[in-house]
Amino acid sequence: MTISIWRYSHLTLALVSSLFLIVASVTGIILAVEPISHQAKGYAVENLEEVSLATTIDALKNSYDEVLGLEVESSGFVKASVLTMDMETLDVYVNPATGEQLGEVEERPYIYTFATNLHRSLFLKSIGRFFVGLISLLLFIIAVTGLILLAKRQGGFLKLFSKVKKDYFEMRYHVVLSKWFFIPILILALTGVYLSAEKFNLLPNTVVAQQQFAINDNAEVYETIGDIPFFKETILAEIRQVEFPFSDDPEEYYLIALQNKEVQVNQQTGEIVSSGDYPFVTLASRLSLVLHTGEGSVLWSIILLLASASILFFMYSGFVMTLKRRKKGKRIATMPNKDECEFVILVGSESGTAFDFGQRLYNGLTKVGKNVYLTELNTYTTYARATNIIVFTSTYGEGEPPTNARKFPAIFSTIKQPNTIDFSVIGFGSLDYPDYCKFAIDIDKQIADALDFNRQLPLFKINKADFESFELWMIQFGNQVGFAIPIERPVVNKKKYKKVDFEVLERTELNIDDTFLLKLQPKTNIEFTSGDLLAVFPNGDETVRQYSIARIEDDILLSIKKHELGRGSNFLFGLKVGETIRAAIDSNEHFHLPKNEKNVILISNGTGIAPFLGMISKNTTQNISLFWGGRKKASMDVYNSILEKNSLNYKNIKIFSTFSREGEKQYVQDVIKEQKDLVLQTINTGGTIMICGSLAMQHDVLDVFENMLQNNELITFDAFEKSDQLKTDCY
Ligand SMILES: Cc1cc2nc3c(=O)[nH]c(=O)nc-3n(C[C@H](O)[C@H](O)[C@H](O)COP(=O)(O)O)c2cc1C
Repeated sequence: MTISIWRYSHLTLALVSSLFLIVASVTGIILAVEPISHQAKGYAVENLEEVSLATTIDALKNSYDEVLGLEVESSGFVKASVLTMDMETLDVYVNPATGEQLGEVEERPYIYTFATNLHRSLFLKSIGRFFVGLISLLLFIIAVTGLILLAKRQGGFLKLFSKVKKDYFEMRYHVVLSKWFFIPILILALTGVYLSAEKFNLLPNTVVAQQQFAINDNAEVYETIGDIPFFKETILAEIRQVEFPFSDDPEEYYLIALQNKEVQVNQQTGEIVSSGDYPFVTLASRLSLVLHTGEGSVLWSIILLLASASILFFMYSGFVMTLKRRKKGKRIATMPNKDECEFVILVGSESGTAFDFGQRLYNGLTKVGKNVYLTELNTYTTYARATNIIVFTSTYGEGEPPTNARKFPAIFSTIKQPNTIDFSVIGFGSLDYPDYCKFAIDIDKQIADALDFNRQLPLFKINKADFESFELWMIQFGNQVGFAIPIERPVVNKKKYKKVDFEVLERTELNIDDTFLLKLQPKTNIEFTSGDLLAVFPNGDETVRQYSIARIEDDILLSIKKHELGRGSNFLFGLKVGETIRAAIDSNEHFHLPKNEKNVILISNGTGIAPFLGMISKNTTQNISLFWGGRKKASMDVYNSILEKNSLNYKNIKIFSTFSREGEKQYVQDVIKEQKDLVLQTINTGGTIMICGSLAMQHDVLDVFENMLQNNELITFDAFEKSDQLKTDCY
């Protein structure tokens, strides 16, 4: 079944039952506190296995005028109903070995009685009980559909407990908490249904059938209870309740409820007069009650408390997730006639990301006066005037299509377009999943194999909705169609930065590539390392530009390319030595030099070398090979003092530089190809590869790695790309 059927069932049931679930969860939290505070009184008897019933009866009879009954609670407390010298009945907790009173049984606090009534019946008697039972059943179904969604998200039931993919707070903790609390919630729901069914007499009869035994007239009569074998041999751990005989008359028996049966015992001979086993339903009811209330176990009560609280969080986070999904999936109100449009955008999107990107392309093309038709992949049909079809689709599960694309592969082969059409496919996915953009790959192949289609661009994959990658594709697409397409950037929530003062220590002149170095010294004691980012605010407002940091001793070195209209680069280039600026460190942990890795390869082009200048200046003993690509030899001059100092002084640091406009005219990926052995050895021994610079360079380098690893036995390219061995920070 498709993911959205599970999602809609999960969501609809949650919505229908939400009010009741809120009441049940809040009262559940309150009620879970009761067993915890009860246990905290500290009357629990540790050694119930070592105290015989005879000892307790004896001790109670010696301590009180009359004893009416005895109960061993699942909390381990022993409660006795006694008659005091003033002829008053009193319920007390006792030490079963000595009869000593530990405390009086107090009246149940009103808050718990109130919460119990609300929790069980919403103060609506039978109707309320019915609703509560129904809501428990819905909670059970919500938990099961949630589990199926969780399994789909994690890539199968076997991977339920594997690491949770990173996402926004509500989504991430909806998943994390559902992993932790799925079982307790399922138990709460099932026992809730069971207890309601019991109240409505929907379960089989639970009367204990007593079997009477023949009375042995010759049975030995004992003087004291302590001599009677039955009472000597029965330990308190086996007992639930004891009703004492009213008088010494041998016809009056002890009525004893054991864990699994009820017996009547002669008070003088200890003979069992009758016995009846509890039916299975009674035992199941008792277990349900204990599991549902947490009675007798502090640990289980805490788990139930957290599980009830987690239901409230699930409702909140589920609501936020739905809102986000809806917001992303807002449809375009008026769509032109499909047969009048030259551009057709086909979208396969489950949670709105691919749709959002498709809509941006739609808006951009419409803005430049093109007739554009946007629709779901499932509604694919003929388009009389179409010259371009662009497919935006995500992937789910194990390469499954999103719901609104699932019919496409079958429909596609049945439709013949009136004209030959250029096509491009963009896949939306996440590298956290094994089948990265699999559905887009399949569609791309299917369309490419069709006779009435011409490939316009190779399949383009976008990881985690990365907008910069999309912009890169837009440039290529603009080149193909021959005009620029304005694309609106999504609004991103602004981050709060902790700004501090930095003094300008040094600024070089521009080199032949308009690149310069800027050395800054923090005026306060702050933590930072190479690979972190410096957030600069060139307009004096919250508009931010970020630059990769090299930490050289205690200073920050930035390598910046000055763009003619670049606000950030012009602002920084305009700074004078001795001047102070306010900026902030933006920690970029995923791009720090790993401390314990023996072999590291650093790959960069242009100003992407910045963090690596700091990494090689750390006096590390790690084997570091730095690859750098620039335009000309002179491009490297600004970095030479740092590069030479380290490569000449330290044998463990090797530098490979390459120039695209001079000498052999090579790009950095060409030198990497030449150093295949070094690269393979580093990858195969678990070493780290870090890439910093342009995205285009990153793609070319990854293509080289993909080739190199084709027949590699130790690690495949796919596994390497997803592993922590590869760290990238490209733009
Ligand atoms: C349950 C679930 C399963 C996913 N499975 C895959 C997958 O197998 N391959 C993949 O590349 N991405 C997978 N993703 C990531 C989505 O494809 C990615 O987030 C995409 O941007 C969503 O686009 P949409 O909102 O348009 O559906 C999965 C995401 C979720 C929530």
